Amino acid sequence: MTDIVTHDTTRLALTAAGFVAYGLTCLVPWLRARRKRAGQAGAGTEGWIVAHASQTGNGAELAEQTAATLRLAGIGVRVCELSDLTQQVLQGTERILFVVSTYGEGDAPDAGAGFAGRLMTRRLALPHLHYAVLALGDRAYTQFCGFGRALDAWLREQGAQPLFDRIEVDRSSAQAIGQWRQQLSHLAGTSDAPDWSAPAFAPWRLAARRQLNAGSAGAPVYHVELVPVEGALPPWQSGDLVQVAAPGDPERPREYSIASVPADGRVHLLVRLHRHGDGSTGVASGWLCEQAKIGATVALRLRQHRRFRLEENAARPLVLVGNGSGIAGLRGHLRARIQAGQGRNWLLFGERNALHDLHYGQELHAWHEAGMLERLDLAFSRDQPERVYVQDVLRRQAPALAEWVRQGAAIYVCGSLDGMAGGVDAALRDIFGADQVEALAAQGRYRRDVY
Ligand SMILES: Cc1cc2nc3c(=O)[nH]c(=O)nc-3n(C[C@H](O)[C@H](O)[C@H](O)COP(=O)(O)O)c2cc1C
Repeated sequence: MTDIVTHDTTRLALTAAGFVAYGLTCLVPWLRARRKRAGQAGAGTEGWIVAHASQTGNGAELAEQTAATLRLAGIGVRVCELSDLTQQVLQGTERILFVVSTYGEGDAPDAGAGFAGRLMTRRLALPHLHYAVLALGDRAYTQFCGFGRALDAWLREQGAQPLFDRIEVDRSSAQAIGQWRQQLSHLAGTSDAPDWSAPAFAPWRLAARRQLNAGSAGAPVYHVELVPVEGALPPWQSGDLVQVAAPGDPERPREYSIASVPADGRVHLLVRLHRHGDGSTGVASGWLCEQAKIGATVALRLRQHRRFRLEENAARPLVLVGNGSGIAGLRGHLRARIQAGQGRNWLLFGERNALHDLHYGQELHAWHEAGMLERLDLAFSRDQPERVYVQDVLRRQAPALAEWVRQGAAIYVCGSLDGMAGGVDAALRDIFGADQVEALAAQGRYRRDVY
């Protein structure tokens, strides 16, 4: 034992160096492990993500309210669109709450299509991920909450662990949303969740109504004007929607695109009268188009439709594509553009017959002649032996369209999902290639309000 007690300075130095080297050999892996642990903890304490995929904004609004509830409990939260989530984010985050709606036949809304195509077709290891799904849908569709269910199933297959069972919301059911809120409060350990109630319906007055397509082979289409019963006109932007609660079915409000801008002083809607097989009219459209008298009170509320607003596209050339009652949302944008003195607008519109179905035709032609609607291309499907649709015109105009897009144009599509929206999307993919179409969508330069 005494052997190591020495006064030989060289031996002492060597021994000390040995201890230091040994210490370092032990310390370095320990430091590395500590840094790694700290890194992992960092990913976890960075906070939660609330990811939404929403077409007309219900889901986006609920995602914001979800985040507000968590923040109130002191939890750091980031809100993003589902398609902004990458593999790295999924693998580096411990808690994600998904708020997703369903479109088409059980499909993802546009804001989730990228995620579905890019990630849900693959296998990823996500055992560290704890998640919950709020699925929005409508039981009237066969694939009720189809996309929310598919997302939940995929996450489970990747080993992710649900914080609680998926909650399915039928047509904005307050009960199901209440259940989600309760689960959040439980997770966040708070009982003072902020009020989630949507803005109340306000009384508006039916100020004017006229049929736009008298003599049409199709169902009657009405132009409807509304003003608030009391107070000033609330603000909105072109692209936004209204919800109308008809007296016959106040629990299931109907959504319509706003066809005017605040400078018009009124909310304009374009409503197609629905007729069922037995001859009866649709509850909401029958009431708005026929039963309600001029001066009647209409329960209405405005809804922001962020995905279809002009926003940063206000300065770009605009290609507007639509059919039928889809002209409503496009007219809102045209009125906003003309008010702003921006004339680089191209409208491609399709209906059945030129004689009866060019809604707002006089106005459109006047804008065209005044140079505020640079191009106006019309497709009347039944005016010639072969059927011609707006997507056919789009294909025929491919070189001009490519030039507009090269000049920075954004493309807005409004109207029916069946036939038109799919046909237009296929035409765009043929003209530009799928990658460019997806890039345009990712830049917010390809936006759709389709139903
Ligand atoms: C054209 C269209 C197709 C739809 N398809 C479905 C569907 O297949 N399954 C479903 O549950 N809901 C479907 N819905 C209902 C929406 O998911 C529901 O209205 C939801 O609340 C919309 O939320 P969002 O505003 O966040 O997109 C569809 C709605 C529209 C307009």
